[in-house]
Amino acid sequence: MEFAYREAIMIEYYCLRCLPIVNRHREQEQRNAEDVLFDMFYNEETGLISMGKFLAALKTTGIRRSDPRIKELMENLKKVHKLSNYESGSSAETQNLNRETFKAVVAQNIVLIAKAFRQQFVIPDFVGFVKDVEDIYWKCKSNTDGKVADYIPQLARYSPESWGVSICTIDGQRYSIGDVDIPFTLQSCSKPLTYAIALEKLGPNVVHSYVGQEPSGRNFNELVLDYNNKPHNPMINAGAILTCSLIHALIKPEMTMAEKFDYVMNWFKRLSGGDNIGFNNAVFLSEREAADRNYALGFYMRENKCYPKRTNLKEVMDFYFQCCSMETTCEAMSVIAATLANGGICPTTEEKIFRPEVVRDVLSIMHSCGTYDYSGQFAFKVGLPAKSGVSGGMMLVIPNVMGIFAWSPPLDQLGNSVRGVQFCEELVNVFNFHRYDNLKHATNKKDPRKHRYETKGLSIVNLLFSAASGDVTALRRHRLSGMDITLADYDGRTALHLAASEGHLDCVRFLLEQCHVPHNPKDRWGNMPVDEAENFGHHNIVEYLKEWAEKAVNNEEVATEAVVKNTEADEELITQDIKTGYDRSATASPMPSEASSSSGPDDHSRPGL
Ligand SMILES: NC(=O)CC[C@H](N)C(=O)O
Repeated sequence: MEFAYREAIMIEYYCLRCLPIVNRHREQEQRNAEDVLFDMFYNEETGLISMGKFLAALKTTGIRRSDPRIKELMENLKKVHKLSNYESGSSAETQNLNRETFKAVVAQNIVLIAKAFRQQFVIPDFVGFVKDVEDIYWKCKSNTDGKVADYIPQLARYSPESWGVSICTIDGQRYSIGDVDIPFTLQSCSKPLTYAIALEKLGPNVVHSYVGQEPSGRNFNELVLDYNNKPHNPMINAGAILTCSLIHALIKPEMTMAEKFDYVMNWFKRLSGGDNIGFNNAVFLSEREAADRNYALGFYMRENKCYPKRTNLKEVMDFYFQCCSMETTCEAMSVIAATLANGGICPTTEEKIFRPEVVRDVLSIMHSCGTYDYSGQFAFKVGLPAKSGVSGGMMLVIPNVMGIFAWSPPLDQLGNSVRGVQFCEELVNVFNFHRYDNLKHATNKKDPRKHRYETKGLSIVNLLFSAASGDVTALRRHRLSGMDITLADYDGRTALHLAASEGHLDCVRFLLEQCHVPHNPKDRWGNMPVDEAENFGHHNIVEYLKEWAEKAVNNEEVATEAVVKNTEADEELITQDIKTGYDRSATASPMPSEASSSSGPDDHSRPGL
């Protein structure tokens, strides 16, 4: 009850405070987002915008020209280029456009583009983030440990030098470095995907009546079942063969083998946003030839009645080898990983592929069983769901943030890509991506994400609320948590303003004596705390503040006017308000002046109110 009341007051306080700002925003922003973008990039001399420059700036936010979400923009550019017979030398993507043409060209994709330039993606400073990733990439490249798998000749032929990393965030920001276009077979990285299909279609109860959820603590192809006579989990060979039998016998029993192959490949393609998923027939044939252990597992499970009725084991085994032999690239796999990071919705196509509950289950098993016998250590050191494969792939999912795929063929003793594991470990040393990194207090790691509910925004509301209601204990807590007590809201109102105007002498004293906040900040109307106390008739506070000011002058401690900090987080709340009841004109808040500015993660651009 108390909480609801307090929330209500906070909301009312904020709404009242924000209302004029929101209105002003709307009045001032009759110009739409397209105009603001044009103003950001156009050349004052020619009055034209260089599309080359514009697209380059868009790329710094992580949006590529090939992104399906800006397909219309790219097509419009081609149309305009064709129609206007542009001067030779300029291509569709480098032509210069006037304001009206530019607006027409970008209009269909303006929501995404505006989001990009307002730094509203999950990784706002994408340039800064990928710079660190690049450093980690080069560090891992020099690691020459490990041995390329050679149980079949097609894998043995891969170069130990190959090393690529691709990233796709849940907002579809893309980055790739190294050998990201060389095709390789999925191998065990197909296991979480077939498991997800089974979960999506059958639900966890059915699936887990056939396969467990425990790490086996044994080799990935160990001839062993759990105490229920089930394979331990879907990430090891026995469990994956069993998952294939579920798709085969329970989900699509009526399909021919060829149709089942197409069925699974189609899922993989959709997960990758329509990217190129191929099939390597030579690998498939070799896998089938060199599969004594896998056949042994298959028969052992049949002996133990692990499969659903009507299972054709020979077909199931072929189906399993086919799934392992699907061919892909780092690039495509990073989108698949991002789809898992995004609760089953592909970030580039925005197609819903799996239900969020399915993805949660898949990630849970990846977390505990995804890297063979290294799973326990990986969960400890990296603290993120991952899946490795014998071809050198390492799929890493940072839930609600991004998917990463690292590929390098040399494997360690346990069968994980040496560079892949190193990359994951280095990554969480730099960024606070480990599941149990504390996001609020751990300061030794970088946090590149934008948090949807920025704690800073809420804490200033809390801080001001505490001061206004005379809660010294709460103020003390804010101070203990390391918060900047001099923070001001959009109107330049500080905790001291509010404590003074509400007549809370104990708060005023605490703020000045313990927190050493400046005694004379001016709000946007030029009022200082002492003026507030005077206006509201709190004479004891007026007296105290005047004495303090005299002392301050005498001590020459505070000579200059305090600097009032308008927090960006404050503005962010306002921007969120504006965006409620979203429409084109409502999205039209101003853009940062520099699209490519690589500010820090907390340094969100100020809307130019
Ligand atoms: N570790 C793996 O990637 C295993 C896949 C491999 N094709 C096998 O079944 O043996």
